[in-house]
Amino acid sequence: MPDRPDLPDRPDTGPYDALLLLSFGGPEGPDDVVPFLENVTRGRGIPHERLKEVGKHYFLFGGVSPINAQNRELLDALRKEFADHGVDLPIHWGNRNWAPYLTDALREIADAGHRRVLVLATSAYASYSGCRQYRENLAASLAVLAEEGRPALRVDKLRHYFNHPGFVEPMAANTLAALAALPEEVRDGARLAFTTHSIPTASADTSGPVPGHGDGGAYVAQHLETARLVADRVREATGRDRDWQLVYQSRSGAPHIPWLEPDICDHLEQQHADGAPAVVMVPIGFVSDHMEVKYDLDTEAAAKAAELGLPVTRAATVGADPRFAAAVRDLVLERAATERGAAPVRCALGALGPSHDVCPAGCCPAAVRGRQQPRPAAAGTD
Ligand SMILES: CC1=C(CCC(=O)O)c2cc3nc(cc4[nH]c(cc5[nH]c(cc1n2)c(C)c5CCC(=O)O)c(CCC(=O)O)c4C)C(CCC(=O)O)=C3C
Ligand SMILES: [Fe+2]
Repeated sequence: MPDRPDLPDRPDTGPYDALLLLSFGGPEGPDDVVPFLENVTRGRGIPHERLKEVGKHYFLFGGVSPINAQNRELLDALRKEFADHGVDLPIHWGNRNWAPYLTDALREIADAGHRRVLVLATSAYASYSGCRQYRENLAASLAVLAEEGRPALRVDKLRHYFNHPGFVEPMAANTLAALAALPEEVRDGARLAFTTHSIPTASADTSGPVPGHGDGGAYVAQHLETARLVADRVREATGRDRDWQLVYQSRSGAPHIPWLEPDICDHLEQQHADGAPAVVMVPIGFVSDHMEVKYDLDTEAAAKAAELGLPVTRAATVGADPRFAAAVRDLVLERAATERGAAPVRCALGALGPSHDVCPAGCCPAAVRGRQQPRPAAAGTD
């Protein structure tokens, strides 16, 4: 993230009195795996076979997902970044699917006397899973607190940061490092495969604000933008124009439902057949090197590449990179200033511009599941 000399030291974070890191959560031991998967898939119609298969991925790593440790590192980096710049805002942490749970985090926040909370979700893009589902989780947890008679919290969510320089620049640096890790003779011709979580095409098409709904929706448009921004930086740094493509991973759900394609493994086969000397996998869809990265890319896709004899490396995600921590500080101060009625600088690279602060009505709807009523969502217009 570029220096922001315009950001004051000891800055005003009002009206907010807490930041909440909101994430997915993951198992921390073998006994956690099945209950974790039950939490993730409750009411989502994922085939039993797929669940057994995904359970195996976790057991291959001792039943431990790296995601919670990575979020603890991110918390440390954020607290250091805030302390170094006089940002006096406590940071709490809660997850959708595993301890520490979101409801407990919100209880902690309320009991500490905080009332206005800003939320950082560990997803940089618009989608039901990465945005509205977290807003639904917030609404459900706030309802529990209200039932318990706790004072009301007001919750806002930080805007999508896929095109923030503090997300793009470390991703580009990590891509250059992954290129450098390839054997020298294949480096110059290596292609870039930007990867993200596949989602049903019906969810992608309706992702983002309603007027932007279209083929692939905001989900695909935002990922293409991040991919292009990273590819531009890699071209500038290496002086070589190389082929790149956005591809998908971690598909679940029933086979007859269309999900975003191509899958990374099919893409590697295609690249090999096409004569690509090497491929760098760049997981722009994720904020840390959690299980979807460690298994789906480093284990499954890496095995496919080995079978093909195709050299591959994988770029690290932003994780707890200080540039990403600085981006969060920037986004927090920006939003606080906006809420106070100021017009702060809103950092964004590329052509899409800074994303909306408040999700408009109809943004990233849940897939229609029978006659089910839409679930209440917090931190947005509906
Ligand atoms: C867009 C998106 C992100 C990125 C944005 C964000 O980060 O939020 C993401 C992240 C993650 N997904 C994760 C794990 C899982 N996702 C599943 C299932 C699903 N993901 C979906 C989408 C996404 N998922 C969807 C549409 C489903 C189908 C069921 C449903 O509609 O909900 C399942 C069920 C089994 C299966 O894989 O089929 C698991 C275990 C973990 C934790 C990894 C760890 O433990 O380290 C993380 C960070
Ligand atoms: Fe997922």
